[in-house]
Amino acid sequence: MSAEAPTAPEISTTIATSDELAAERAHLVTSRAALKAMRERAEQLFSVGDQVAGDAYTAEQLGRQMAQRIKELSDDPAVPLFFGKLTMGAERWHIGRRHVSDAVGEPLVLDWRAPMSRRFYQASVRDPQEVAVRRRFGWSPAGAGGTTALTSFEDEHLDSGQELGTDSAILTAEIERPRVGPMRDIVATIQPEQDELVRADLEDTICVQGAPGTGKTAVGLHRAAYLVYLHRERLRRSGVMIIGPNRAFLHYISAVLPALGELEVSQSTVAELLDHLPVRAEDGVAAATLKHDARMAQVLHRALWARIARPAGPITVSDGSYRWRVDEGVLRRVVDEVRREQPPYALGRERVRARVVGLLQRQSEARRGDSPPDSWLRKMGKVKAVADLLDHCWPAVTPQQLLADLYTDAEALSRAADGLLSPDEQELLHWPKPPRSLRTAPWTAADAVLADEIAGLLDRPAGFGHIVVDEAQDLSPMQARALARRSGHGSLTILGDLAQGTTPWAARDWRDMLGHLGRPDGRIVPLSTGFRVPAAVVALANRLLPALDVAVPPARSLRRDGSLEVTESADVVAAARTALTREGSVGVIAADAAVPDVLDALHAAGLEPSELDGDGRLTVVPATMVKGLEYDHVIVLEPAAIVAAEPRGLHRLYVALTRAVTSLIVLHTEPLPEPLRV
Ligand SMILES: Nc1ncnc2c1ncn2[C@@H]1O[C@H](COP(=O)(O)OP(=O)(O)OP(=O)(O)O)[C@@H](O)[C@H]1O
Repeated sequence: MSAEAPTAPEISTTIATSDELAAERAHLVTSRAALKAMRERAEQLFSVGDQVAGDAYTAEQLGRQMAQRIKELSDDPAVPLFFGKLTMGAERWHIGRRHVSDAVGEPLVLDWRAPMSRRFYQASVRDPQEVAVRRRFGWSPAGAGGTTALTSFEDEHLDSGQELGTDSAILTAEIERPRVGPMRDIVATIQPEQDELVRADLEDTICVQGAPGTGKTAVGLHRAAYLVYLHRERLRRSGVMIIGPNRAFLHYISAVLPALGELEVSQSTVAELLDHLPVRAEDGVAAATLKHDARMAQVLHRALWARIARPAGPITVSDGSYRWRVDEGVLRRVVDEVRREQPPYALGRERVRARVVGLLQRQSEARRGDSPPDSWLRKMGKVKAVADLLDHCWPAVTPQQLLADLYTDAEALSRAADGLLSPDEQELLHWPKPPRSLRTAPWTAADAVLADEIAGLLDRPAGFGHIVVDEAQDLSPMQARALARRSGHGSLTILGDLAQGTTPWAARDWRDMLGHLGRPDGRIVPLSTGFRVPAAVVALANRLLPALDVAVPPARSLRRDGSLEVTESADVVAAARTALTREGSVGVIAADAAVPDVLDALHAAGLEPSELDGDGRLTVVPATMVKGLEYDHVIVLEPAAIVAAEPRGLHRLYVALTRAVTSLIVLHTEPLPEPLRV
């Protein structure tokens, strides 16, 4: 974190005396030396470990863990080693991003996730938790050499009734600092309501509803880091997954967890996770909406289980000079029994095979008087009579095959969809002509979600210990089910804002979404303090809320400093040029179709705009890609065009208007959308 030297807050705080500041700097020097020593010890162990590890696997595991440990112990001079301090009676605890201890194991810096550190975030005058003084440190922004210096501190004497809360100058400086580059961690200034969520138990599924900029993404990422710290071994095995809306967003947040020392958390979009087929076509809105509807889960379940048929006759199997026979009635009982057990479909097929082989085995044992070897059992499982039986009564099927059959065979679809989908809806699913091959079929993105549902009926997918889902309001019921399947016995952190839902299937109610995510009792928690969007800009965006048809609590912005300008002009070049004279990043948000022209105009003016994912100061962002991102200065072009571009265009505009950290300029030549007119 870098923060400017704090200005004096209204509530009196201890003025940093030069002696005290010198003592804190000395502690920093000691801590840095101790961290270096820890790293050297780890490196030494690493080289010794090379020689003592037993087998190759253990050596590799050990090597990986040690290399990871050394990385965790690296000291980035651009990142403050500690940001806070607690005085509790005679004890002093510095709080930082990682644990540092001296040669005899005495802690010099506590990891922000350690139980003791919780008091740094939670102690208050009303509930001081034995904390007499909470100190926050101010650091200079990392300069040219990438080094940050300890410049100041700010104390709250909780023991004499002083509490700054969100009036902390250091918090204010952190919130107001210019944003360039990827998202940064907020460990130094996590607020009590956020901390409650970050430290929720691993077993807890929580769903955070928060207006734009209330720190949902930040909370989700810090919760992941917290859980990995507390349950390292367990979560290393099962894994933690962060799901975001698109690659640009994942790129934007990608630096946060590594900065917190966590390198092993995976990130993915839903589409990347459900990569079952080559997407070659696009559905119309009606077909896509239908495919994302929860009813499809029932249709697919029926279609799959309708493949199971009753055995139509006995089987006989030649085995050397013997012939074994299993009657039709017995076979029927086997199939019925397995069916009643409701295993995953593919497992059911293997169960039927194993039971039929078991019946053959019993006959062989009765005749031969001893148990056949395993190789005999394997052979019997594959003999033609058994294979034919399985292919008839429990046929193997792939997700693609089942879907293609439903899309081409109107009768099969009508049986599976009976009472669930209307004839018109069934027609929406129908392929007019059968594809030449499954590989070249006109698969759509929604088909990948359906294929995943089928894959989940065939076999249980491997799950994660914890999943963080950002922008969850945009998930369809079918996508939510895909995540539910992958969270197995684990838990979820669900982050979103119903007002920012832009997909045709966007959630209108969190309880419904929790149901689809398999956690109907998950805790729904609001976050209401906005850290990004200046109050004047929030006020403008809030005018859209009544038209968005969702019940969400309004946000309270912490930022009084920003500016808002609504101008009748199309001169994006002039607006961008002015914005670039100020400090921080500039984002130009336009309807997707207008982006090429905007880029051309800015290029022609020599302003060197970058497209999304670029690292320049000026970025042109299509409106459909801006979710979750933020820029110091935002220029929103032609709101009416953004609204007109899609059915939930007003929601999209709400997202676009809430990306600004410092200033928002709205440029328009067409009339503004009705709710924005004065
Ligand atoms: N406690 C905090 N201290 C300092 N900055 C914070 C704090 N909480 C959030 N922020 C900052 O506020 C900005 C918005 O946070 P974040 O992106 O997590 O919000 P969000 O609720 O996910 O927003 P959106 O709904 O628009 O995606 C970020 O720059 C983040 O670093």
